[in-house]
Amino acid sequence: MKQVNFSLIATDGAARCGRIDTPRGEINTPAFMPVGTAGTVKAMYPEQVRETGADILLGNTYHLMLRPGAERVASLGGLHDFMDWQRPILTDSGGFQVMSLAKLRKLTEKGVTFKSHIDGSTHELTPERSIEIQTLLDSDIIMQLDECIALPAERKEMERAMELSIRWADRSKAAFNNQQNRALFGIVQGGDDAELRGRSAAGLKSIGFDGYAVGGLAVGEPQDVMFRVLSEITPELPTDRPRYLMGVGKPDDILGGIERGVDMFDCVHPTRAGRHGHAYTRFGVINLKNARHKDDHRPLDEASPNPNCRRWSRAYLHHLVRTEEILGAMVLSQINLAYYQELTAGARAAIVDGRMNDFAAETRAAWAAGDL
Ligand SMILES: CNc1nc2c(CCNC[C@]34C[C@H]5C[C@H](C[C@H](C5)C3)C4)c3nc(N)[nH]c(=O)c3cc2[nH]1
Repeated sequence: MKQVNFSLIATDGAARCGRIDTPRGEINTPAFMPVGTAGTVKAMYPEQVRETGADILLGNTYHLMLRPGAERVASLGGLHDFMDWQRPILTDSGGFQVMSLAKLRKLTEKGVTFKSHIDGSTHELTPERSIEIQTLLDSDIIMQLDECIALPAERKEMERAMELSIRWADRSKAAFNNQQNRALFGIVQGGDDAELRGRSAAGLKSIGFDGYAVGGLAVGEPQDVMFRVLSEITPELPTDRPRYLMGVGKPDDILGGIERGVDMFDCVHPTRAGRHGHAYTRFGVINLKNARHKDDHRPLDEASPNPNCRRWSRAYLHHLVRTEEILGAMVLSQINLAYYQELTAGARAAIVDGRMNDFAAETRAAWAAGDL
């Protein structure tokens, strides 16, 4: 009996509020999933990540398969015990990273071979091996191996990568072997072409997946192109399965994605921006590196539910950032992840109350008013 199940709780227009039940706990959607790059959410203890409100985080197949190796993580009890995060983990298939990080990569019908950017060793990633690695990591939600291309791209190239990804989806599903204790998601490709996207969604639906990711976006296209593709494709995805927009995004990308029927998001942005001195607040993003903060005794946001937004002056946060103190990365990572969780929690409540439009308008107005 499948132990990962999605329940749709409420809808408001195209926006949805739901819950994914898994053997390791529930995931309330819309959900933002913090990124645990190589078995750690940078600068955060796992319990701190949980305290921000995160129900699930991302592991990193590409890094872990190279170092310390999937078999070693498995022999150490799997990724949950390895990093002591006992709630759900989603892992990507590794292909996106191979195409962006690895050297001397060769893509064939079989899969992709590449040299490790760490020690130059040669590796092969196929749909079958990616399923095996994610299973060895004991991930709760795993992704098919796909080919994600950058935009803009020629239609022929988008079509080729989309069709390959469907064949790889089929092989991934077969290799998954109907495991009941984790979910397998397919990934819709097709670039910015509605017809290709439609064919990809149809192909994946006929294979049948526990969830459907929208890939091939946040790869250089303008936000309005991403939103158009989402508006076209989410209506073609099953309503009783989660939709996951991969690699997105900034708060206004996430709000727009929720309005267009997306349930799950992941992005390195909140933690990476935090390490670079950018703080996300209800009033938008504030660059604490800027010298204008050096005498500002005001807290970041005295009305924030997050104590870390009230505890220190902007002058102090500016000092931490300027001196590159480790505490700066810690505090701003926590502030940004907590803000992303406030945003998705607010959306969930608004959808249940049928006031998503008001919530979106109020949220955007506060960003625009930005008293930063
Ligand atoms: C940013 N834009 C964007 N991302 C994308 C990703 C990766 C999602 N994040 C997972 C990831 C990626 C890296 C960094 C962290 C940890 C780990 C390695 C897993 C998040 C994607 N992944 C796959 N399999 N397919 C895509 O089309 C795709 C498109 C994206 N567009």
